[in-house]
Amino acid sequence: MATQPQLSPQRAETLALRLAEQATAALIAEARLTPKPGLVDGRGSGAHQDLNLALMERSAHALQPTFYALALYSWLRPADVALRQQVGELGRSGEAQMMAATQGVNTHRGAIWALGLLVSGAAMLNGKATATAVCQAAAALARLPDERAPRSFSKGLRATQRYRVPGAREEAQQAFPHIIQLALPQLRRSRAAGAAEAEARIDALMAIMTSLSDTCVLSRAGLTGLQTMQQGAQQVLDLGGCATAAGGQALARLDAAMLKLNASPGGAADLLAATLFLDGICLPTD
Ligand SMILES: CC(C)(COP(=O)(O)OP(=O)(O)OC[C@H]1O[C@@H](n2cnc3c(N)ncnc32)[C@H](O)[C@@H]1O)[C@@H](O)C(=O)NCCC(=O)NCCS
Ligand SMILES: Nc1ncnc2c1ncn2[C@@H]1O[C@H](COP(=O)(O)OP(=O)(O)OP(=O)(O)O)[C@@H](O)[C@H]1O
Repeated sequence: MATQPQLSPQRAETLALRLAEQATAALIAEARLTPKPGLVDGRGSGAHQDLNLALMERSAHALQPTFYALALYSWLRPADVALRQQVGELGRSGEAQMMAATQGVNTHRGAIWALGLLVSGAAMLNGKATATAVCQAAAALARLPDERAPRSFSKGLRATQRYRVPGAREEAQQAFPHIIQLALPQLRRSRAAGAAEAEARIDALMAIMTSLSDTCVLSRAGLTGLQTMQQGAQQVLDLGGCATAAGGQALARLDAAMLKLNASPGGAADLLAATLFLDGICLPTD
């Protein structure tokens, strides 16, 4: 009798393990990438009082079982309300594991949301898809209602209402435009122009920062903070990216300006981690 190796449970476990390892690796690569304006990096805590690199790395490792479970449950499943609810439960349990690992500090809430949905999207497509297809599968899930989600207050929600801008939910529901239209193309352009890998990744972060309405920045530094972030990041790219002398100087100015405003682009950092994840796992045809 003919066997179907592609549909075996073993294939699901192997895929889930790979996706979970890559998601955790992407979080660690994002955290270590240096220098990032306002964010935790290899130099220190940026604009944060309660975060540091060791804590970010501990949190990333604590999330690997959550990513594994998300991939396993989502394998070859269609985007429907049942899967949405299961993914929501797993995401919330991941948040609880993060909080336990960090003694109550929010290291990765936004990252669990973005990467969790993308891990699910990749598993729904059996791990063989383009970045655009994975983002669309993730978006189909993010658009579905999760009736079991608690209606709780959050800083992100308050910022989206006060400033009438899209936040983390909308970015996912719109199939991650900042990754597909800005970060991945910039990563590839900077690599092709001869930038070192770390420089190309910083340029990809800049590309996200030119346009994201990052609710972390809005909550801490209002519209002034957001404008400083967007214009400063655009300047780095206009000067040829951080690999050029002038681009590197603009990056240092942006870092100083963000620290002065106590602003940290945590949402942009989440989307950079998600970009690195997709860059590592997806078929390279878009
Ligand atoms: C959607 C989430 C992120 C809550 O978002 P909300 O805007 O209400 O609040 P909160 O301030 O707690 O977190 C927002 C975080 O998103 C990131 N972020 C900020 N702005 C943006 C943006 N424009 N785009 C993307 N991410 C952003 C930042 O890291 C920020 O800290 C999430 O915590 C959630 O509701 N999870 C529910 C569990 C679930 O369904 N999970 C499924 C996938 S695992
Ligand atoms: N390298 C990084 N440095 C800082 N934040 C990051 C980094 N990478 C991702 N983030 C994201 O930034 C968010 C943390 O932001 P923030 O500290 O503003 O949250 P908060 O605890 O809700 O607010 P606050 O610290 O203002 O009380 C996390 O959800 C995380 O996903």
